[in-house]
Amino acid sequence: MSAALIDGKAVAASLRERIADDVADFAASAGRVPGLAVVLVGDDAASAVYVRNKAAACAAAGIAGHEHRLPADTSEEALLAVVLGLNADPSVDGILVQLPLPPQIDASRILAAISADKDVDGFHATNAGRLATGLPGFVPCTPLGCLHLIRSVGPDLRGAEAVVIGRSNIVGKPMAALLLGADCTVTIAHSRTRDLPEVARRADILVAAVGRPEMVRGDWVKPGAIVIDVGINRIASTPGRTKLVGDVHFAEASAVARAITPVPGGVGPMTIAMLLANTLEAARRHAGLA
Ligand SMILES: Nc1nc(=O)c2c([nH]1)NC[C@@H]1CN(c3ccc(C(=O)N[C@@H](CCC(=O)O)C(=O)O)cc3)C=[N+]21
Ligand SMILES: [Mg+2]
Repeated sequence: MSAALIDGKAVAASLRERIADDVADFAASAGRVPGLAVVLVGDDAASAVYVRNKAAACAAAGIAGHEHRLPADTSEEALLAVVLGLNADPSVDGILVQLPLPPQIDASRILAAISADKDVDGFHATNAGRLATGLPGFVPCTPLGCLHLIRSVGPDLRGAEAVVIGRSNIVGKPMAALLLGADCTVTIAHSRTRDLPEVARRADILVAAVGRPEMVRGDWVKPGAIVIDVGINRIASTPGRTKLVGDVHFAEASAVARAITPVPGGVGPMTIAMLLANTLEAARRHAGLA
């Protein structure tokens, strides 16, 4: 391996310490702590783990976590009522409705109902539009965390060739908008892109967010590139066991790249750190301290 390891866990830990300090300063000025409501519908095991991690991270940062667990058969109207209640609750600065939602619920209707000024996930169309047009708003946590990691190894992004593989509203599109905002030349590639390896090989900064285990091979990576792996795929390893791998074939890519994020310990911990940062920012705005 020749690439430097981008230690997302360590970067996230130091960010979280700074956020905890800033939360304490906020509480001293505002006379209250920031509040984050996390809504989980159903009992998907992986979602339950993320929600627990978010609750622990809030507690460590001094943010009040309000957890709402609803049964898997919750109706869209009932979930909507919960969201509207949180919109109206002044102790709640940020609202996160854990995705995916069960099939009887139209996720886009729920996301549209979250007050844009409490949308710390940055999934509301108003915040997506603000990001697309360069206005201040909430930026989705995963791409925001990726940008931090990229800047930690390559602070000057002007004119760099960036290729984002994946076009989701949650990662690919906002990631491209952030890189464009940093003056990169940005390509969004996806499952219909012709000759994906060739396109990927152009990248000085390669972000993989497709959800396909180890799809990006070593010969897709330009020598010296920065590689950011957003994928979190649980695959079978030795009989009866599973392991987490990214969307990048780590062993191959790390022989070619200049710097690369691991899975786990790369982008995932940054997502949670950015959620705390967005929640603090929401609280500052609500308190008139932004
Ligand atoms: N409304 C909403 N907002 C989200 O931000 C959201 C969501 N729904 N649904 C699910 C995905 C997934 N997600 C992760 C957050 C942290 C890790 C994380 O910390 N991962 C660790 C550990 C992974 C593990 O051990 O399972 C790591 O990569 O090192 C992973 C995944 C947030 N999501
Ligand atoms: Mg201080």
